Amino acid sequence: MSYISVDEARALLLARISTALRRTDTPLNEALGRVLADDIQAPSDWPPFSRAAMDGYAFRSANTPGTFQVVGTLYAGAVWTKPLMPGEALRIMTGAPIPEGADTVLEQERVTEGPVIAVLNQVRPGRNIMVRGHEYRLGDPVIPAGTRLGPLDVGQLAALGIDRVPTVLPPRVTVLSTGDEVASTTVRPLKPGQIYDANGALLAALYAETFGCRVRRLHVPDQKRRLIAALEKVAPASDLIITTGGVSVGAHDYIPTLMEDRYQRLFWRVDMHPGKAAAAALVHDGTIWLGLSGNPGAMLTEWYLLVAPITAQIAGWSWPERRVRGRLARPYSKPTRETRYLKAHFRRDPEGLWFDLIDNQSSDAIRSFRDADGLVIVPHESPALPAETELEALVLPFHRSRPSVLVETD
Ligand SMILES: Nc1nc2c(c(=O)[nH]1)N[C@H]1C(S)=C(S)[C@@H](COP(=O)(O)OP(=O)(O)OC[C@H]3O[C@@H](n4cnc5c(N)ncnc54)[C@H](O)[C@@H]3O)O[C@H]1N2
Ligand code: MOO
Repeated sequence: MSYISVDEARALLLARISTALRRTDTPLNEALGRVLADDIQAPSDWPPFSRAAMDGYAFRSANTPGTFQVVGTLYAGAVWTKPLMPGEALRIMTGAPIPEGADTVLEQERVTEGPVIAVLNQVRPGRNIMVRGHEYRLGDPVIPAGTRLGPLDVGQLAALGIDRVPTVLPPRVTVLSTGDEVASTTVRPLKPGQIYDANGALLAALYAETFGCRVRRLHVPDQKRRLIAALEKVAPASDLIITTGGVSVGAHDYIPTLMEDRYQRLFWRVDMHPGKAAAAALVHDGTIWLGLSGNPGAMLTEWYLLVAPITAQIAGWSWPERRVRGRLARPYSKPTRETRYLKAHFRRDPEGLWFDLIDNQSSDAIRSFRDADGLVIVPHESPALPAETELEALVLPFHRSRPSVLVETD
């Protein structure tokens, strides 16, 4: 049985993705989680005018100490049009523009209020003034292209009055959960032999969390003609079609041959365990079809190693794969044919980073992934490994399931 490496499989997929990003113009209130398609520059100075940082009195610092005639009151949102003369002060509220002729603001707590105020000490220029352009000058870079917009970016853009942003169209992903035994979580009770569709929900959640997009989900029974019909229906509106199940060598596992006979198969079988049955093909004019394993643990490994990086490329960013080196805390007794990706806790002590392998590595388990910090990589053709063997591991992003809030149980 021949395998291609994970790197080769990725390269075959990446080569099929157009580097020309599909761009769109997105209203700011829908931009959270989108990837910026162009650099954003400040369209004006920010703040756009120098303004009072405190409620108090604006005047000329050169005339301090001294007394000032209060000539009026300026609220935020209004403008004082006459220049202030020496010896004049303006009562000013936080956020109101500094009038011409004033260069400082003294908090109201520091003077006795009245028609004339006495300022007893020297006041430095610029006190309590938020100067025009202190954060951005017109044309300054604000957010670079390729940034996935977070809440602070959205707030920043709003501050600058940017109401629409150029973004990359999110990937259009369709998930087809295949298998006669696979049932929707609404089915109750399950018939003997049935199993709930974990993969569809898992993939939908991974896409929502990672790429901020909704996937389309369908269930397809183990009938070739039903799968073909589903593929051809969804392909025109999909960048990626992900099927789960049916990629192994069972009597119903017709996906690899269907990929070869009817579509342009890119690969079948990758040097990774779990997940070695992964397959990929092109459907019609360029939709990529990824055939992932039915076992959720294998499917997740394939998603992290192959699918997430290529989805990121479609979405306009590069997948941040983090690797660390550490040592096995205990021996690993299985000789390895394909490269293994073993779920592990990471633990640091004064001697360095240790990998504690999780006992249950079964490829149908989601729980072991939920407990893991990362995947320890055992290279192919490795013999049994003694404790303290140094290995590399992939750090799993974002999802280790641990309580993050205290829940009262009594
Ligand atoms: N003779 C051989 N048998 C198998 C081999 C092999 O090399 N020779 N490979 C094994 C490996 S490794 C895996 S992994 C599986 C891959 O099987 P498929 O990808 O073809 O998937 P299925 O057979 O359809 O399902 C496997 C397993 O997963 C359950 N499943 C399917 N879909 C879902 C879903 N949406 N949610 C939850 N669970 C699902 C399904 O009921 C099966 O139990 O093949 C081995 N066999
Ligand atoms: O695809 Mo299977 O999970 O390699 O174990």
